[in-house]
Amino acid sequence: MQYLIFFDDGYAQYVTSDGILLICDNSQPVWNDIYAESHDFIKDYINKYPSWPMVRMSINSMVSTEWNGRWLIARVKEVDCAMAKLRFENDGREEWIYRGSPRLRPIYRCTENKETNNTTRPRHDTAAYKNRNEPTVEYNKHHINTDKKSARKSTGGLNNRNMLGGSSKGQINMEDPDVNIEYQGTMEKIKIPDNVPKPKEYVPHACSPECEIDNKSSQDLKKLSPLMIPLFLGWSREVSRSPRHNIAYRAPCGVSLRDYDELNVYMEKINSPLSVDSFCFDYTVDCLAEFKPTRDLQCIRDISYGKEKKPISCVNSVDYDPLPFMEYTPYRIVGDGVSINTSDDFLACCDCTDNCLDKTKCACWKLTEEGIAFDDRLQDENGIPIIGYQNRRLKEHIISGIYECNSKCRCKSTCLNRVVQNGVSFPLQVFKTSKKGWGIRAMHDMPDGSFICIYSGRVLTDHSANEGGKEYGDEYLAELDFIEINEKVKEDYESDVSDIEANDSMNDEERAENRSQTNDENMESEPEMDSHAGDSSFVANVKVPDQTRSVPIRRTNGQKRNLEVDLLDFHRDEDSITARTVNRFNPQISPRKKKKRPSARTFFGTDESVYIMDAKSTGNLGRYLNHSCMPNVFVQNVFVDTHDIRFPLVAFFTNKYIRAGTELTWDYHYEINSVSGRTLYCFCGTPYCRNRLL
Ligand SMILES: C[S@@+](CC[C@H](N)C(=O)[O-])C[C@H]1O[C@@H](n2cnc3c(N)ncnc32)[C@H](O)[C@@H]1O
Repeated sequence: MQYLIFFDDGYAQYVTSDGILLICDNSQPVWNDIYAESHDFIKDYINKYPSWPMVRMSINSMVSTEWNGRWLIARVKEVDCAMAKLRFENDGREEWIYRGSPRLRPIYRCTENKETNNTTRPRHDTAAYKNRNEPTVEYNKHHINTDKKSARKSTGGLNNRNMLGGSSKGQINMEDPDVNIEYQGTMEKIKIPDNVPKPKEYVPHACSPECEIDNKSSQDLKKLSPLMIPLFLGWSREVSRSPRHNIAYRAPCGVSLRDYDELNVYMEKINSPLSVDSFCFDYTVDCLAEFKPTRDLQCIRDISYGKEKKPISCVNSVDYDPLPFMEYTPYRIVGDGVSINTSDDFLACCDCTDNCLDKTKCACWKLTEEGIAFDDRLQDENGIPIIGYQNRRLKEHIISGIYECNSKCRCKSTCLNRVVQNGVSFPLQVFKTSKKGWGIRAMHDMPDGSFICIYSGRVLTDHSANEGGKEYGDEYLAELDFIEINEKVKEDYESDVSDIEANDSMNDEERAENRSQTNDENMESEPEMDSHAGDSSFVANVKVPDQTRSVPIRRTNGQKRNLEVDLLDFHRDEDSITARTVNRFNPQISPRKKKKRPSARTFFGTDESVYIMDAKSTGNLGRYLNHSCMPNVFVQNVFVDTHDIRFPLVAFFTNKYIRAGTELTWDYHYEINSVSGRTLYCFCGTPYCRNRLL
């Protein structure tokens, strides 16, 4: 029972119905009644109502907010529906602000993007960059009811109670009959065959290649999860009885290995063909679990027909629709007008003989390390920088890309810096969902940081992708925007640093002067009082900074004066006070003068543009990964067969431990409103759903 009111002088506030008065008429258009400082915001807001984005905020999170023409860091103190109370870190000033105000940088960026983006397809961002600590922006879905076309499309979509997908809390109970049928199933335990020998009783010995036993052909292991393979080869995985549930592996020769370091040394000694990613020391991961869907109305054993190392099965538990045809390719295909040089001669390489265990000596690890100079997050819990894979798993997204060892390197196939090039290692399943088309799920438990697959298809030029997209649809297009994303990261890094430096370098006196200057500026720029602004009978109970500050106020006779007032008590003061400092919804930011650096793309030719991966008619399982606002998969650019920065492989990794049966989803990072006339609602069903994909 409260209304969100935008006041004509740049403030927003909730007001209950007894504070609302009907008016006879308003100016046409109504934004003509608004002070110039907020005119554009109100106009834009009304034109787009109710589809206006808001910043999702949680207490104590930080948001870059405009104040006096500069972006400053503010901390969220309180959130009240669409309003948030922010505290500016530089001077402690507090302000209630509308969460959709363009003075919040994430909203400002949406507006910026809208102006600069002229693509005709959704940006399916394969380098997946998000500014550090940047809060997310959400859209509301309510206008489905007001938009006839959308209402028809989405009537069933709003009831998404059971669609938990891959959210972290969304480890759904697959046996719950209330869960949508496509997610229902049982968890079975794979049995280790009786003929697999148990590890020997340990007797002291020097481990050597003799310690490895070979009792199975590789064919028998093909359908298994990599975590099952050692258990089928005479290893055992033991849980300690201590409350910490430590995991240790016992090798066939009886040696017990308690962590990855011990394991890596042992594998080198026995020259094992097994790689370290067949092992997992995380107690929560059940290496023998397998998901079985409750119902399969349609079933394919392997949609890759042997082209992947592991079978990619397909089931439809929802209806009898078959999987639409697509030519399966585990590799990228070079389209017309595109040339990728994959000759060895253009690859840097290493000469390691220790499986690239020592990262400081490996030339390929160093290539990865060179790129992370702009990424100060990448440290482990001991403050040691993370450089790419850790035991063949990836725990952090590396924006500047990963350079794997390649065909020219001296290291073996079990090297710790070879992951994506080994192909799919976990058996996965394509399955029909009720609201998102086909999706992918894990059939077995997958540890945090596991490689899933790449996004392969036909590499097209920007021009042919646009032409094809218009004709055949654009939902399987992905931009190879590694160059653009990295250049943006560097630019943002520099601008973030300069904001903070500008802030920090001001001393108290300068800050005070800055504040008083602002007040003077406000006075000078304050427009003449409109007749309605002089109505002394209405003084709003505005949530404003609870500090005593010097503000220019206006008296009914129209004279400007500077008075010390407690703004919280503002509405209780004498009748004569009728107006407050004019605030603004639109930020005062003058467009940043960007340092003009030529894009690396221009070095490849004058009409070079971003290349596109199109998985519409030719592709792999990567095309079935649906979007989620709370994804359990992230995308990583990886260089294997070429170091040409225009053509990274687009690889997917899990960002958490994934239980068998869970849908795998990534965040498409589409830009909402980037394609005019297209709205796509999101049915990821997670608690942090932004409601829209496009
Ligand atoms: C790359 S495809 C994903 C595979 C697709 N579901 C299929 O059946 O082939 C992207 C399309 O899937 C659908 N989709 C993916 N995630 C979705 C979500 N969270 N909500 C609604 N639709 C989604 C949308 O139609 C989108 O254009």
